[in-house]
Amino acid sequence: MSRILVVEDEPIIRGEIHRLLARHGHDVSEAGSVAEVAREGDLDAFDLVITDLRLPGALGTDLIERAGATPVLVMTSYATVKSAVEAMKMGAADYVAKPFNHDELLMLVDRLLAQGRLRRQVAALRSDVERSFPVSGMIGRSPGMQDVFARITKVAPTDATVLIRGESGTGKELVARAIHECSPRCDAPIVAVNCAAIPEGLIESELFGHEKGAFTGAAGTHTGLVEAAAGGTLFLDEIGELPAAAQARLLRALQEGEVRRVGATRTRRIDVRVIAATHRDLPQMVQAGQFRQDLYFRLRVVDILLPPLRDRGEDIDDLAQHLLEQAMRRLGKSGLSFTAPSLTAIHDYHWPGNVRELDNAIERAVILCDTGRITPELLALDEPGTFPVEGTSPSDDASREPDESAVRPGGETLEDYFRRFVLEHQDGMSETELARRLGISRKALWERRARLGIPRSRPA
Ligand SMILES: Nc1ncnc2c1ncn2[C@@H]1O[C@H](COP(=O)(O)OP(=O)(O)OP(=O)(O)O)[C@@H](O)[C@H]1O
Repeated sequence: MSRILVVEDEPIIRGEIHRLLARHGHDVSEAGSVAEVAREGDLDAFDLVITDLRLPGALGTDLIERAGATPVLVMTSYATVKSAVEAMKMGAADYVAKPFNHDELLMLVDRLLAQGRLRRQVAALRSDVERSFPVSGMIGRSPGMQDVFARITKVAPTDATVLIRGESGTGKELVARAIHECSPRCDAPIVAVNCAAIPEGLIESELFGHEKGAFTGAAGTHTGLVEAAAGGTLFLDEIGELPAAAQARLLRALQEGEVRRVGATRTRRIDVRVIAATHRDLPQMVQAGQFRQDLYFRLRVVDILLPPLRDRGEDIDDLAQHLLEQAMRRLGKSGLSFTAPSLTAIHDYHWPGNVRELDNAIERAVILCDTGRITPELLALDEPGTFPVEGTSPSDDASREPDESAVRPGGETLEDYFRRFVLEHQDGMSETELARRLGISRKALWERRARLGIPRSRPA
């Protein structure tokens, strides 16, 4: 049922319209003038306002602004059709000339109500998208992801070089594409290069191109990927794997804005924005002499750090639902949902492979599911501790998701190890880091603390 306000000073006409609309299932209110409308309160509460143009006191068009998003249909006599057109210019949704027949009015009302519903749906969708990010399918309400989105928004319109860091599968490529899509370069290509996938001997010529005869096998000239991205964005994934010679060439290209093909004598100007990503600890690689410090500084003009999935709190529910819907669409299925135990399993698992692992687990479950209910068995999450969490030393790996009964080398049970680790490190680490180092979720850390009676240290 739609709520409609009829503003008309002629009681007979007003009553007739009221009865007509009420017969068609609408909830109708009446007013005889603009002044009387004030009694009806907020016009947002109505789905449609139908008003006569000429009213005692003020014109019906005075209601247009007050109605805000609610459409206003203006009624006018033949003699004033010109002023009805004026009303349209002022923002009226439509007008109807008096005398009108019932069908004509009903058709108009139905159309305006349908348009209003559509507008509300679009507004709801837009706010949904804004809640995540205005780039297709990027989910994240957690503070860490909101920070990432804020950075994308700030950096996208500029030409600044961006370094995206984060564990495998945290969405680094998605962020790079989001920056490109929101940048003035969005109509030009984004060229994505996985530096780890190109054999070391070929990487320079792949990136920068080569001249005929530059090396054995260089039968013709070859345009490099940097040049192929001209006008657009070059996304260098796994930048930590770039060999030293290519690092030097890339640094020159970034500093000078020019590239020199392998075997060429002259340089070419390039207009490319560079975004790089890595799951490696680049500062540590710089210290170990494996990555050029000057290139590192040149790349990280803006730094974006993607939090691991296990640190994104409730985002995991939104993501699981989003990825389930995507997988159903891809695989032509519908109506599948998670059981409560599978949602708990998703929450408790530590997701070493992050969003990609979640996506794969859900896809597998959707393929295998015959009952409409996604159970933990269908998700088939790896035994906790099978894979180490990135950024921890191999000796830490044994501590992932402790099986309390297991005895570690040296006779210490995992329970003892857990207690000792927490007590030793809790003053110097946040709960998030503590949980991450132990390879468990923050919720699991909290539960295990409670079970083992380990107090949290008081803040100083
Ligand atoms: N915030 C997110 N919302 C929705 N989907 C996401 C999000 N983050 C990642 N994904 C999805 O997870 C998968 C992995 O993302 P992506 O390839 O961007 O990760 P990555 O960090 O670049 O991985 P790698 O380090 O292995 O290259 C993709 O399918 C991507 O669409």
